[in-house]
Amino acid sequence: MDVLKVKNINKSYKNKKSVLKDISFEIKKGTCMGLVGESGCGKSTLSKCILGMESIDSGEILLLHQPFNHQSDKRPLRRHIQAVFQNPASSLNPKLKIKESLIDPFRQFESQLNLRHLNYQNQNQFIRDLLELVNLPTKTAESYPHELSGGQKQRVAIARAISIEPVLLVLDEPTASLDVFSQNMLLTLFEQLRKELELSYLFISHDLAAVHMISQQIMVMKEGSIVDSFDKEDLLLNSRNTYTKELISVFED
Ligand SMILES: Nc1ncnc2c1ncn2[C@@H]1O[C@H](COP(=O)(O)OP(=O)(O)OP(=O)(O)O)[C@@H](O)[C@H]1O
Repeated sequence: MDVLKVKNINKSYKNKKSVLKDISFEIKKGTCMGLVGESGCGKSTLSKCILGMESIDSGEILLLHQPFNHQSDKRPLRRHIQAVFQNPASSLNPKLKIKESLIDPFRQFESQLNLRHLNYQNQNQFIRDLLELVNLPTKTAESYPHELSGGQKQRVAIARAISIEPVLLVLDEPTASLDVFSQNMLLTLFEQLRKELELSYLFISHDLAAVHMISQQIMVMKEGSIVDSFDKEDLLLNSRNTYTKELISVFED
């Protein structure tokens, strides 16, 4: 079953040339779709359109087979799509303890939730379970964001995003601000959570190696167009687009 279907979308910003050009793809339940491309090619614009944060000029975005875009009423579907961005500090309120940030999405969507993997009995236990899922110690609950490292903050942001069991997580350069060691730990965590919670991801990065590590399918974007898309196993086939081959040569260096 596809959780997200993007059909022929186009987008331009005011007074600008086309930023997204006839983009189409699907993401199947429980899989990771990687999107790779150089800076400025339109990756973040695409993620914002999918999250309903930016309008599209034409085309269609379907989340769980229902229209989901800037103009549609997003409330009934909002809990099914969550995001983790590059800068974890921006998604955590500096004045709130981690436990308060963690429980916030659950409280917001409580009446619509029918959790299948997580189990809510009481707030303290729920927070402990979430922290354990992202491999953080229980005592993290009492900390403030400034007391945590970048990698720890990103784990909290991930715990927040998965706390309401969305079907799709948009991961927009989630490891870009971290050192290589923390990056690898997070990629492993994403892989583990995808399997445990049957999550689907759109994983956006300029780093082909990271995309290749956790994606089942990969799309390559250049100047607003998807120029290549393939199964992970087919990355090194000779039939790859010339631009993909250029990215691979950087990846192999
Ligand atoms: N709010 C905006 N208004 C006008 N132009 C924008 C806006 N946001 C992005 N752009 C332009 O759209 C193009 C695509 O930008 P976008 O941020 O989507 O690329 P990206 O691939 O995510 O880049 P990066 O990897 O550097 O984040 C760029 O030319 C950028 O200058």
